[in-house]
Amino acid sequence: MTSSTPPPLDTPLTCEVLKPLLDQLSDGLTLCDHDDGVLYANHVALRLLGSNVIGHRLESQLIDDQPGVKIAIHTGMHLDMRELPFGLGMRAYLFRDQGSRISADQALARLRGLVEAWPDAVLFCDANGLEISDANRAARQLLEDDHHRLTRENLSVIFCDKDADRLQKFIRQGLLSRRGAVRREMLLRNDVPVEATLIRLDEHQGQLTLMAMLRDRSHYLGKLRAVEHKLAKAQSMISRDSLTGLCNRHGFDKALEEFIIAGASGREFALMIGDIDHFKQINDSHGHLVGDEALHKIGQCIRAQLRDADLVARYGGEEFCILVVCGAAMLSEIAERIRHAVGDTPLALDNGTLLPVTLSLGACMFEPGIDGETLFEHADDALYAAKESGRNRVVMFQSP
Ligand SMILES: Nc1nc2c(ncn2[C@@H]2O[C@H](COP(=O)(O)OP(=O)(O)OP(=O)(O)O)[C@@H](O)[C@H]2O)c(=O)[nH]1
Repeated sequence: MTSSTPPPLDTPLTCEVLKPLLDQLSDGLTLCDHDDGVLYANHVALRLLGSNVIGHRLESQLIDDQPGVKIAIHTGMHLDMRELPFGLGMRAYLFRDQGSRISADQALARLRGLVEAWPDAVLFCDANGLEISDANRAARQLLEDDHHRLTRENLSVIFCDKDADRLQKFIRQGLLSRRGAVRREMLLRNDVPVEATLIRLDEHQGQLTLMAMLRDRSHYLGKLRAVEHKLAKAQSMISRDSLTGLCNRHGFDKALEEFIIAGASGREFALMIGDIDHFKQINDSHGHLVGDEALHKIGQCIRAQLRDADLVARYGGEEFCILVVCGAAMLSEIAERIRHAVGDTPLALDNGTLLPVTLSLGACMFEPGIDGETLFEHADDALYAAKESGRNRVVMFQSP
């Protein structure tokens, strides 16, 4: 390298051969004099360093960042800077934008690859006509689109149309939303439940795009249903008597509260308490297991005399509480039906024995204004009277 004045760059050689060549470079290149005054900068260098770099000393255009990396004062870009051997009494410097190591095309290709491989379904559509322009692999799988018919379909037809108003509202909100995404639980046309997210993408060349992301929720909902099922089972076990399969005392107390609320709104119902007569003798003569079997069979027999809306509970021991939806005129008839069903035919035990049993019942109509405890006391008083007056009978509570 010589310290003499470098040849001007507008000689025929540099104009006709060197400059066009240097302008083809994808990196920025500057040619400087021995004092690093910029004599020439190719197109890329002008973009990276700023258009007025020629005539200035390079060091006045750059500040140090890390070793080998400079920041261009005018453009703020972070640049890799390298000196090249050049000759002709000049110094050559190569600049490369740190942030643009991949081209826009490469970036787009990467983005497309990412969307295609994304585990959630992604669809793009034109925001005006809602025509789908692109759908990734997960979208084609989720919507069972083996023949690539999804593109050109309308976005709204991929959803189940049971609730068209809700769907239209959702899409409208997606189009209007300027602050990120709108999200709803939706059902697809093939009945797959999804969490749908709509994102309005910025206008590109005057065109507004709507992006829909669909996350399959069937797995999640399946698990949720299994948990709900287990919970319901556990709940029912809490309220059920294991010996008879009927409601237990806990279940009865809850049901009574509900009957009282319905009664206050005008629903007629009654409470009966049935108690097996001389049950102790059954246990004593046949054993506890036979006693258990008898309790189970009597419980089923009582249940069979009633409708679905009625409730039978084993309240404790050999005592059954029965909530019957009926008016006063029917109460006695229903109570007698139960008494006859239990007492008229001996119980056929599993060991072949025929076991005669009878049932005493006390019954009381619900009257608006009385609470569950009072209703229970009244029915219990009537039961006591049935036992006292000889058993195997029905006694109606009479208000004093
Ligand atoms: N096998 C069996 N017996 C039970 C169960 N719960 C309570 N008992 C029995 O039921 C009997 C109830 O006897 P008591 O209260 O004297 O009444 P009862 O013999 O039916 O006489 P009355 O009700 O006056 O007609 C007792 O012997 C209890 O042990 C049970 O789950 N299984």
